Amino acid sequence: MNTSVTQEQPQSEPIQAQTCIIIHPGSKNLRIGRASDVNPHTILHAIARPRRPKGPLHRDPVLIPTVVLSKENKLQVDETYQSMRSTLQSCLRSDGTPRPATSTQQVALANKQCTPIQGSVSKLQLVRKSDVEDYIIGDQVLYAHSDEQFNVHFPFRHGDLNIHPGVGGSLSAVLADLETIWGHCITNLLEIPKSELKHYRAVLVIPDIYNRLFLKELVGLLLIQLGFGGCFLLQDHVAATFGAGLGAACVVDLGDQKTSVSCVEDALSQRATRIRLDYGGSDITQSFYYLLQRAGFPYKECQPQHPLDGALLTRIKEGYCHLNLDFCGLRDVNFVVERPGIPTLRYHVKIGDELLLAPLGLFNTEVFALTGQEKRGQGQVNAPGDPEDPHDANYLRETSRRAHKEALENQSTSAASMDPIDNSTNAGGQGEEDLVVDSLAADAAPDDQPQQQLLYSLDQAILHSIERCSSDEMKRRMYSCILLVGGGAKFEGLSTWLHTRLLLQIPFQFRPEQTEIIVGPKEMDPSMVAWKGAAIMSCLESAQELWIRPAEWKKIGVRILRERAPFYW
Ligand SMILES: Nc1ncnc2c1ncn2[C@@H]1O[C@H](COP(=O)(O)OP(=O)(O)OP(=O)(O)O)[C@@H](O)[C@H]1O
Repeated sequence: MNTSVTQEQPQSEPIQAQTCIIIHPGSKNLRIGRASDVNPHTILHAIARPRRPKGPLHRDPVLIPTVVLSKENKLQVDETYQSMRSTLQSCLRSDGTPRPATSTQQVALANKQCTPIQGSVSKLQLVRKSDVEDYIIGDQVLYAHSDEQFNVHFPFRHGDLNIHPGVGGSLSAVLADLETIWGHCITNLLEIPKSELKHYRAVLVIPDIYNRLFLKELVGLLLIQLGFGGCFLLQDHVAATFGAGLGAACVVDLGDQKTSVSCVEDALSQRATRIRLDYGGSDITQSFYYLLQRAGFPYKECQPQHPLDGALLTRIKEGYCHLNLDFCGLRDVNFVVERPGIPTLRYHVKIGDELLLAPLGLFNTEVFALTGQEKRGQGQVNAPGDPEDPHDANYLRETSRRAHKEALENQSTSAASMDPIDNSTNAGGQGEEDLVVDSLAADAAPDDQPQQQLLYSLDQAILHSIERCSSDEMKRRMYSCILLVGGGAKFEGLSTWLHTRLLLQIPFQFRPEQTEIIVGPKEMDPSMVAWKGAAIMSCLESAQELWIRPAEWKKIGVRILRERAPFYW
């Protein structure tokens, strides 16, 4: 490789936290700020663009939409909730006394007389097409007039780029949305003019399970389109261990639309242990609404597909749902329905075990059929080849297989010993991590196919992930330290519930002296841990060799990621 560019611009110059921007994009939220900031700005990661007259319409919903269930599937969901309710009936409180459960009928009866209290006329205003020049960004998107005036795009869905066949769903359109949203935040929230970005660097927090093609495009976006003077990519789970100050942990990220698990040690996410599941906080909100409807929810006009109602249900869930068996009986829940130009409506309702049953979906994933029956888990895929990066892992795998096969043929070895798993595990020049995933892929799917997996519950996903660690010692270490991050980790009582479930299932030989489940380390908001970790890492002396400069990117292209990426490219 030609290193002349690197010599022109030494990598070792000290990095200042004020000139380093950390970007953590999510399916619902974007977190962005200077590495020196205490907290990042968090905004709705969405953009609304005025729709062309008679042009195609596309509105990504705030909440993952529900689907129409067949009779049998609906019955299955209801039976699952019924059996969860019976389990709750036999649960004890932490002081050992029986926990009184509530029934749907009890809640319906308590809310029968509930009528909302009318307040003054709301001063909220919907944003109209005539108010907007180019676009609306962030939380304002909730107020984009719903009368088909805007197209609404969330550039990330289910934890990855939101590529779809509709308008604005091509890779280039999604990248253009990201450029607009991130550029807008940098100029308006961080108050850095675009022309100054060459003096700044960016760290992009990427999903633990990533698509290499997307990463390549994202680096181009940072260095060429946005014009940063340098950047590097960091996997969210690795960033989370930095944020929590842990050398090794099984990281569980509960986001809005995905839950991901992997085992991280010494800043490396073990590839074979990565699992991403197609459910998150948004599915819990929809399940919560389903349960509320069954229990005579008095706000009958609620439409979860409407952005303002979607946001309202999300707020109620965040404020009241829990996994704490000590909270029992009917609880008072207050909320205000506010729509522009009409009087506000204040509701005082009673809700019972629905508050607990909704997040319990994390342990009974059958109920998430409500938001789609196609949900699956996914492992790290073997990426398709890239003509700009000919000596990639596929090349190494193929050439080493061929070489190995030839060697075997020369030795007239029996054909039986040439099964793909053996070949891959003998391949020279490959990282150890890749070998593990190869043998897993050989079990599950041919190379280059997404590794589809079952839709594990949260505890199962953790057990499966840790079981894929390469040594018994590592399994023991992972069972001893589980780090919960992401907004969905904020349900009160989640760590205790998970702890109880896991203790029953950890294989005897790997049982550590203590299993610690960490949520919000050092009083940190769990949804900020990865962002903070990336901020810490960006200033470390050891991270200075990771920066990629625009000149290098232009000259060497994607191949530089093999050399610099802090993960196995
Ligand atoms: N106090 C709370 N209790 C329960 N859930 C909460 C709480 N606060 C936020 N959440 C949920 O966390 C989710 C958002 O988490 P986060 O910001 O980590 O997701 P994201 O990064 O945007 O999405 P993803 O990780 O799926 O790409 C939302 O579903 C939100 O309702």
